[in-house]
Amino acid sequence: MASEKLFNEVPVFPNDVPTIPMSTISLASLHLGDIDTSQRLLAACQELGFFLLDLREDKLGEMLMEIIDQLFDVGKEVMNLSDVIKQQYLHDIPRSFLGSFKPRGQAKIETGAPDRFEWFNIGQDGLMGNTPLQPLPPVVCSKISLFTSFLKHGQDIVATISSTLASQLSLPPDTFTSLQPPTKPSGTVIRIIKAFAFTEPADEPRTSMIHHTDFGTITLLANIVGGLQILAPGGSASDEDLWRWVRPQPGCLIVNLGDAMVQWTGGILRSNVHRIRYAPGEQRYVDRYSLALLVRPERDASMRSKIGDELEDTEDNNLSAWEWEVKKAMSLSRKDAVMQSRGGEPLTV
Ligand SMILES: O=C(O)CCC(=O)C(=O)O
Ligand SMILES: [Fe+2]
Repeated sequence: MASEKLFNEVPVFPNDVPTIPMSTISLASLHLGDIDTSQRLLAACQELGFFLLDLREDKLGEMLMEIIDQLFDVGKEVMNLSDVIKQQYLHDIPRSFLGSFKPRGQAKIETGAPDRFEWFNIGQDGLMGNTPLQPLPPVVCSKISLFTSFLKHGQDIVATISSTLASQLSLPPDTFTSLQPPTKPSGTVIRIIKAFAFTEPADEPRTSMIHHTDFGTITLLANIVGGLQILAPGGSASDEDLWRWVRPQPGCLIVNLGDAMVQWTGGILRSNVHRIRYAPGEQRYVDRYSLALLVRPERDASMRSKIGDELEDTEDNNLSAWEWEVKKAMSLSRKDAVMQSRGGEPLTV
């Protein structure tokens, strides 16, 4: 996450809203192979599917924090480009995943009202040279090495988390890392999100990005302004009393697991439902920027579970990551999939 400096530039996160308690995992301790930290990591990934990763006092972590601070500045510039420029780089799903911008209001929130955010996605494949670089606005081209550094450092951290989890689950340490190498084509993206400040008196505090689980393996998220909410495990998304705020912490990334980790672990690891709400308290009056690395399996990775039902011939067990993602996206667009948290089943191996 961003350093303390960027937190001092925005209104403080209020103390009178219900927040979710989250484990803080030290990256330095993970790098040292500390047993207690590794066990706490597994517990957090089973129980909530979210944790804070403390980057401080770790060489890689400190470098990443520096890059994130710089990317927040670039991110503001990118998200405040004129609509005329953004129109030239619109994402064009399903015809192509190569575009960059999603305009405000294109998706809906739970009430059917338009969303309140824009995003900009830049694919790992172009940055790593797996495919040609997607068309990008000049301000992004001039900072391409910063995006690539964020990607590479972020992927190193994802590899550390993945191998620690595999070892804790008594699997070979490379079980998950071998299925998501950055050098192979995948849907992995860096994402900048702008959720708009509350401006119109007629507007009401509401959802900016609808509740969802992430498709992929692991998401690294840098937040400064609040607004991210997590559904209490086991709860129903329509029960407003069960939503808890995440309090962003200087020096810490918010990390969450996606559905692919649930599938590979036969439901032991958890991917939890989350959403972006208006930022709480005085924070609602500022535009909220966030930065994420959303890691997906390589396109051809097998989605066969590594634990439990690996021998079963279930449909998902026989799919490649690409086929599995298309199936999920189609079921979401048909609205026959209920958006719910997955995983968190007891470990019996
Ligand atoms: O910006 C955030 O805090 C969350 C974004 C998110 O959940 C996503 O892009 O999947
Ligand atoms: Fe998400």
